[in-house]
Amino acid sequence: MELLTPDEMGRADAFTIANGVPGAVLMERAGLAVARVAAQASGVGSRVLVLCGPGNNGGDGFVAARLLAGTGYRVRLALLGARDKLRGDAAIMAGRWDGPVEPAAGASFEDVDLVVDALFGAGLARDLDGEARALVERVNESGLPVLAVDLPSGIDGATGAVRGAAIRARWSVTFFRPKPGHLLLPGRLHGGALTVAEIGINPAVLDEIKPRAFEDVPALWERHFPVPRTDGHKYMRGHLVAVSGPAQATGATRLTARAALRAGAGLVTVACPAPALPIHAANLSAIMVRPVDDAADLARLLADRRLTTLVIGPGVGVGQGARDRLVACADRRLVLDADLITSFKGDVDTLAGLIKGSPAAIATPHDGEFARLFDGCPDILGAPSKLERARAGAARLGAVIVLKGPDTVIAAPDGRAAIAANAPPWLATAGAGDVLAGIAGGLLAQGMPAFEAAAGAVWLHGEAAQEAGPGLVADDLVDALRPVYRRLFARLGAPV
Ligand SMILES: NC(=O)C1=CN([C@@H]2O[C@H](COP(=O)(O)OP(=O)(O)OC[C@H]3O[C@@H](n4cnc5c(N)ncnc54)[C@H](OP(=O)(O)O)[C@@H]3O)[C@@H](O)[C@H]2O)[C@@H](O)CC1
Ligand SMILES: [K+]
Repeated sequence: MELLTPDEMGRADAFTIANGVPGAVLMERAGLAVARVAAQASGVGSRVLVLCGPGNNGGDGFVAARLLAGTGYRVRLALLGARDKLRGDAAIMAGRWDGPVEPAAGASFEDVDLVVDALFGAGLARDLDGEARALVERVNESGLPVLAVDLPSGIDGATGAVRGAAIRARWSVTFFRPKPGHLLLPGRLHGGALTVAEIGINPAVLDEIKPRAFEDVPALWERHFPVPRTDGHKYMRGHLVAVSGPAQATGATRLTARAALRAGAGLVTVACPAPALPIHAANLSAIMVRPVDDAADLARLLADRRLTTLVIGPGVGVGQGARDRLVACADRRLVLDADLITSFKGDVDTLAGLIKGSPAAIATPHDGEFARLFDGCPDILGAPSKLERARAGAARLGAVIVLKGPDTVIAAPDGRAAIAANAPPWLATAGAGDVLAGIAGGLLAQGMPAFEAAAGAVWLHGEAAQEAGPGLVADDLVDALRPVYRRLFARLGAPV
């Protein structure tokens, strides 16, 4: 589940080579992995065009071409650049290829069943232009199925960005560990189905590299996941308060509160202005309701220290009222969302100062809220990727940031980060964010550390959306958590 940037992957290769595995051996295994996926994609006898670039990505292509040709595929190979400019392992592999080498520039796509894209991988150093870009565009226009070696050529492995132009692949094979660019958009959309192949890199290298980015999967946070105990009771699982907006804006808070309870919080209270109380009361049963008209009321409610966790933001309204309410609850475990984030537009340092005493704080902005919060911080908004933006934002805020979207990034102030890739497109629906804030709050209330709670909540949210399926509305997510929990608890060895 670790993700390695291309630089880190280069260190992994170098470490393995220094420990006695020749680079050419790694390249043979990489080419073999590519040939295997090509064979699954296209039957024996089909016509394969392998496009090789000027570096080691091209070297992998030479290997795959040789192995496919040797097992009954009709292979043509086209090279971008001059054969006598190939160096190192790539030159060795070109020497082992005894078929013809066509110039890639004019290569014909007629009578081709599968294209293997071995043009550029980890060594992509700048935007594609000229001949390389024209070739990539021709491949995409051909509509042929493409298998990308390591990364779709033109995708930046560290950021997922398109550098000038990028191959649209149906399959990708990468080596040892995925790269951030396989999960971040638009890279993920260019990569198709991803295979991660073992090529003999020694996993001990991870102790040297100490990767700081991960895919958001249960292995990342399950050690901290709060599984209910047979001898436990609700008071051991935390009491969460969802802070509600006025009578005309109560739905968001109910979604949050229900999600928090479903996620396992022991008790949930909705704190709302008095006129909103009958509306909440008429629509809630297991969730308590308390009148809280202003920040002073909230402070009085929170005199009870058993109220450990607050979710504040959904429906709460933008402005001083929201800011004052935060002051009243800033020493608790916190999920900050929506209007609360917008209430600190361009004022992140004030927010950071307020929540400094919180034992665990998570902010869950979407891109627009993130841009408002960090308005005036060009170093953060201009960071080279969504991963780096979230990391820089978390460091500045001193809290975990969940930067939402189809490739949600969860980042901690200490630099750890996770990227989620399990959200289906139908999760982008009104109220889904309120549910996410509630799940995160429910996990925080049960004592989960902030980074793990945030990553767990994002994963559960995506799984629940898959469980509910197309046509999902936010209310469905809360119910869909049940089968997701059943599967997760079974995996964790808990009674189900
Ligand atoms: N290391 C190992 O042992 C193993 C590595 N493996 C494989 O190696 C791949 C990494 O190989 P790599 O480092 O040689 O980089 P690669 O992606 O081939 O590109 C570099 C070449 O492209 C050129 N170039 C760059 N940008 C360009 C642009 N915009 N437009 C035009 N040209 C551009 C660049 O030229 P230059 O910048 O020097 O002018 C250079 O010639 C990795 O993805 C994996 O597939 C596996 O076999 C496992 C073992
Ligand atoms: K490639």
